[in-house]
Amino acid sequence: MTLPPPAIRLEGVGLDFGGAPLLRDMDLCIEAGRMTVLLGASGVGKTSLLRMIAGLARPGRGRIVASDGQPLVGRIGWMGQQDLLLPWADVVHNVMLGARLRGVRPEPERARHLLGCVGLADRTTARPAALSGGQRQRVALARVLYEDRPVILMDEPFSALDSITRARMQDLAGRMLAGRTVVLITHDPLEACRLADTMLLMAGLPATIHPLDVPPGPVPRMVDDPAVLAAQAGVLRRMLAQ
Ligand SMILES: Nc1ncnc2c1ncn2[C@@H]1O[C@H](COP(=O)(O)OP(=O)(O)OP(=O)(O)O)[C@@H](O)[C@H]1O
Repeated sequence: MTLPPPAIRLEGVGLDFGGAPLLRDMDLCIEAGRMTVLLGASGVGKTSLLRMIAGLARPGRGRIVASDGQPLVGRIGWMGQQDLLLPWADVVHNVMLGARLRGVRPEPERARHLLGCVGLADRTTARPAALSGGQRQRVALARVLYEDRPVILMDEPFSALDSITRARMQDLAGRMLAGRTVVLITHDPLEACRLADTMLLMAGLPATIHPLDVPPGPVPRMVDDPAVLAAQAGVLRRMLAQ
């Protein structure tokens, strides 16, 4: 990373679909170098918000800017529910895909190092079809880390995984993404309470943002931490009350 991770400011952001406002006059500051977790009912607009931050969609009104005044373009990594690995490329070449697409010299040693960090040192020559869902998501995480972007946007990246693999991925992501500006969308209150420095609930139409209490302690928090479990129950209550 060349510049330190920026905060991201949404200023008066509005978005309409089919003539109805999904977001209206939304102001929000996403903290620099911290993990912000976004929760909310299906269809409230979480992915639309993330896509606008990523520059994949334009706000109908308002603007989204980095706190350092520099463009966000080229500083964002994306990780979604689908790993989008190329089936014909082996694991190490999937990790270096971005370099290949940009015409930049790939760095296989760095890719292998990152695969070691995510626990796949012995699978570098495997094809995606030979991997489990959890292993594939670890490759996707290594690919995001290879890109070394200061801002990482994650749209339900672990939701398709079984609960044990999901807990392991949360540990890994919490450790490996520390210090970056991360926005994570999840429907899982436990995941939110384990990973969030800041927790936000998106609700209503047009949607508004409500901060939620975060349990104490550094990320990733333990799955059986009583404060995490109590916060999880509180988050679920808030979501049920929406
Ligand atoms: N390109 C589009 N054109 C029209 N409507 C859209 C478009 N993208 C999203 N929508 C609508 O906007 C609303 C919010 O969608 P969005 O995917 O942002 O919600 P979400 O909170 O991420 O939902 P989920 O949790 O189910 O993924 C939905 O009603 C959806 O149908």
